Amino acid sequence: MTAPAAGAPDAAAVRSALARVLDPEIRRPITELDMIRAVDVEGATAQVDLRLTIVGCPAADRIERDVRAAVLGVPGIREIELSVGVMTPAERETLVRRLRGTKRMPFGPGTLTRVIAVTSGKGGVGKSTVTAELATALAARGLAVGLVDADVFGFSIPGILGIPDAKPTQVGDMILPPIANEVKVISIGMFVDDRTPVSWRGPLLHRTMQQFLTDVHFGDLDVLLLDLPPGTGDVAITLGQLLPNAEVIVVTTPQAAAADVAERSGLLARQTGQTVIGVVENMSGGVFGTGGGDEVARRLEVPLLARVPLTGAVPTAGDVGSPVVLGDPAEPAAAALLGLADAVVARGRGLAGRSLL
Ligand SMILES: Nc1ncnc2c1ncn2[C@@H]1O[C@H](COP(=O)(O)OP(=O)(O)OP(=O)(O)O)[C@@H](O)[C@H]1O
Repeated sequence: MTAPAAGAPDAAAVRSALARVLDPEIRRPITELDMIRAVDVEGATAQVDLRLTIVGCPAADRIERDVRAAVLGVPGIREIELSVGVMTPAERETLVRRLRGTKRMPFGPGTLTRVIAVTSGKGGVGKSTVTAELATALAARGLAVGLVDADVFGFSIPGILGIPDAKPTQVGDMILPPIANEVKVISIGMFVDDRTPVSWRGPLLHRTMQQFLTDVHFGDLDVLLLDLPPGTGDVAITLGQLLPNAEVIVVTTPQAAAADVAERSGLLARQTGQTVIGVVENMSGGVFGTGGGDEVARRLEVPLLARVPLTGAVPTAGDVGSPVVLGDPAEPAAAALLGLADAVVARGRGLAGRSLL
């Protein structure tokens, strides 16, 4: 390499431009991920040696494009010679170890992430919808949000968020969650073929949940939301054990019968040490009337956080994978769900300074 003339671009300038290119899945600068093996500058030409994490990396095109744009944006650089390779297994191993850190269970007691599990007494009350909408609304407020679809019997989250066919990228044994509306999402639905109903029993469910919470690389999150299966089954108990620090939101419909089973889900959460922070009455108004949410909130002695009306906008949004909270904020369900996000954020502020252990 020849010494650059005064004012001419050098490798350091190119590197600092590359430090602004993020890996779209890991969301960290590619320079930090050791994806840049070498940078050289000859006159107005930059030679960059890029190493992708895996062969057939789905984000390869985007990374390449971003690298080219960043390098050509350096004053004085007019050309880029980009060679693209793949990390060796040893390099990948080092990266995975570094990203993971030493923590085995990043979301257990002591975590700085707020963990919020959403539960319901029975299926079909709109729990997955409320969870996906809440995640999207919190991410839209600038929070780093992860969502674990733990509803093993009805994994509907990817569809509601518009990524029905997304698959996580695997780097070594680390799993990178797909991202929808700025929410990092992982679902059992992403690991089974042809959407066969999952009939796993306790131990396998326990291991799967543990793996979701440890092997999925969510990075630093402000909030991790969990969509639990309805009722008081194995997954709820497992997550109660793994995440006694979790806060819990109970979703119910306005009917009295739904209120009974919803209360039971809240009580189970409480038995495992989790904190029930409130109730959401969904599908409020219309044929169902109102009142179930107030009743559950009264029995659990927690606030009613939101009353989400029954509207056509919600199923339509779910079908096209575009949450209502990103549409017209005056639409009644959107307004209620945005209000729910506000209530959740406000409660978080109230917890500032609490002991995290
Ligand atoms: N507020 C609402 N107004 C109208 N339809 C709604 C509302 N909330 C949810 N729905 C619709 O109800 C159906 C069930 O919702 P969802 O899948 O979220 O329920 P769930 O409680 O998660 O069910 P399961 O636990 O069985 O997966 C969906 O078609 C959804 O679009």
